[in-house]
Amino acid sequence: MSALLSLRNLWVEYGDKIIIENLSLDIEEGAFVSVVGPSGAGKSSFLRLILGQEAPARGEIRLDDTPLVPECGPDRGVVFQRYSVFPHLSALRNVMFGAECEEAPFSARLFGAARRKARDDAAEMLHAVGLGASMDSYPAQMSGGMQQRLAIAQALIKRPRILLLDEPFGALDPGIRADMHELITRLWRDYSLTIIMVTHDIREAFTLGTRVLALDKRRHDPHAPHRYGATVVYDIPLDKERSKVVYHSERITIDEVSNN
Ligand SMILES: Nc1ncnc2c1ncn2[C@@H]1O[C@H](COP(=O)(O)OP(=O)(O)OP(=O)(O)O)[C@@H](O)[C@H]1O
Repeated sequence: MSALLSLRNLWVEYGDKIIIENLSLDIEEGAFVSVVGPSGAGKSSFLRLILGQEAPARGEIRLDDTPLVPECGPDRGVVFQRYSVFPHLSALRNVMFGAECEEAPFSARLFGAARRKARDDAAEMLHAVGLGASMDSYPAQMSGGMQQRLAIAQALIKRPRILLLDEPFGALDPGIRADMHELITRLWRDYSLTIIMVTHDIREAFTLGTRVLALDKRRHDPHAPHRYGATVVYDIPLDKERSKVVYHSERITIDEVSNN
């Protein structure tokens, strides 16, 4: 069986800066892939490639064995660290907006049965992310965690198969993060998602993921920092034992885990 996503010999370059260099990997359907790496390694660029927001300078991405066109499609949803919700719309309207744009691209307004269906679907999704009691609230009336739940509902309403998360919980307090971890694990299972999540938190990477990818440069030129790009330096399949070691460690590095 071929992989859901297949990345072959990818290069990302901005002008004369090489950001990602010769990256190849396959991602199976249903995986929860955590992506870690130093700041500036190209983790967000990597997500933008899969989202279709950017085309690689060289190389190929295949989705279901078909070349990925460089444009965002309904099969891929994304949630960023900072809230991407519309401040002037209620929670319900924020989630309905996706369906309205898709079905009525010029007016973004639906009527009659189509509107009722969009409203019911949005309400169901808000319940699924724990915002059933806040459908009429506006983002300014919601906590950071609630706004991230709303952003997740907005992404999931289009029923993507792949959910891309760019440090989704990075701005949240630890207690709220734990709740969000539970939520995302549940949604991953309930909606049979494939998740690719960038995080700076190694513990989060290992406790949520079924696989951890570390992006970094293999070679450095001290006189020309962008001469070489990052690639996958570690690709660690996770089992419960490995995740437990990381969960119970005060401080741990990716080198220590991969040697474990
Ligand atoms: N559109 C762009 N034009 C030029 N350079 C860019 C562009 N987008 C990103 N870069 C550069 O590419 C490099 C990688 O950026 P990217 O945001 O992908 O890294 P990152 O690993 O996600 O970083 P962080 O962990 O700090 O968020 C950085 O040096 C950044 O300045």
